[in-house]
Amino acid sequence: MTELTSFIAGLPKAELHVHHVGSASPRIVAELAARHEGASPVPADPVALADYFAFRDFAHFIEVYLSVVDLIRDDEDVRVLTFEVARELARQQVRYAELTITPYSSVKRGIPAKAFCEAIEDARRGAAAEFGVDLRWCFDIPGEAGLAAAEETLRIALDERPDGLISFGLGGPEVGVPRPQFKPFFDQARAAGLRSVPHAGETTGPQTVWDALRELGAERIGHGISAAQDPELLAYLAEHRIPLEISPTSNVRTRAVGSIEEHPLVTLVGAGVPVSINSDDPPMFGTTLEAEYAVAARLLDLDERGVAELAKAGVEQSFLDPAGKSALLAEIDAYSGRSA
Ligand SMILES: O=c1[nH]cnc2c1ncn2[C@@H]1O[C@H](CO)[C@@H](O)[C@H]1O
Repeated sequence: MTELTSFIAGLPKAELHVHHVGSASPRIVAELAARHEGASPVPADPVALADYFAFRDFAHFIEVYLSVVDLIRDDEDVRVLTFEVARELARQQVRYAELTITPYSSVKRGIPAKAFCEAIEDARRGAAAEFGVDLRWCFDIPGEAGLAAAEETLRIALDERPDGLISFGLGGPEVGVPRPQFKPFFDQARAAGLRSVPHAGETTGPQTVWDALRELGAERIGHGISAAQDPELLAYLAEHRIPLEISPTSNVRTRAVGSIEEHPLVTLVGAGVPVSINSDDPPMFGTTLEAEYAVAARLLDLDERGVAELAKAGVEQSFLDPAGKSALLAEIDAYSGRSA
């Protein structure tokens, strides 16, 4: 381990963009597969699983993602998955995480919404007590499932309203899934006090990011990397302080970006756009949050101080309450002061 990687490992962090099912480690995938009978294309063996997680393109990634979603059959699976994801976050010194959860996919597969929400809330309480990690939920619409999914996701969010729910999102493919059609659902979610955090500009151009801002009232953008192609958009994001949730390895693994060297992070930061560093679907992309910080440090040529600033930016851009933010920012300062 280099000095910087060990600094990153100990650094208290916030994680703002990480998907629930996409965080299932090989051990959890094997455990889920073993819990139920039935054929699944998802291999339980870690080496075969790594091969299974080699994606030809974004559409293939979504197909594989949904095959892992299929492994989650009942509320106990949801409880185990969520609690184990929290364990891994805590191991990486994540103190606060906004986990993107897709209740629609599980409800459609037969888990009642109420039982689903109780399971994630049980895990949230357990994770706080056992690991000291504070979890919040972003309920996202799986874009490929269209307006029916939007309606159902909104209904679950508003009817169940689990304590940890803070935001409303939109994931999945962007090609053929225009953002503006989801405006009425985001309007209602925002009117009910949920924050707006759609994915946009991951696999399509800057117009999708404009749509997310103008039509969906986006307060942060998932990925948003194609903003780098539009100077006017970069200026807008910088001026209005709209952060982008960046996950460099994800973008390479889904082939949204050709290589890490071609990742637009440097352009985005150079334009003054606020960014946070996140892991997205870490085991599927063969990464961790720590590894993403190391990649960002390399791309942006950061030292310990710069990495600590990046961690603080994540906290500031989060939807944590002011007291929680101050405490976590102070913890980062204390850590980086000690390590300097
Ligand atoms: O990087 C990503 N971009 C978009 N959606 C993603 C990503 N990672 C996981 N999902 C998930 O894909 C599912 C199907 O729409 C959703 O559950 C979404 O949360």
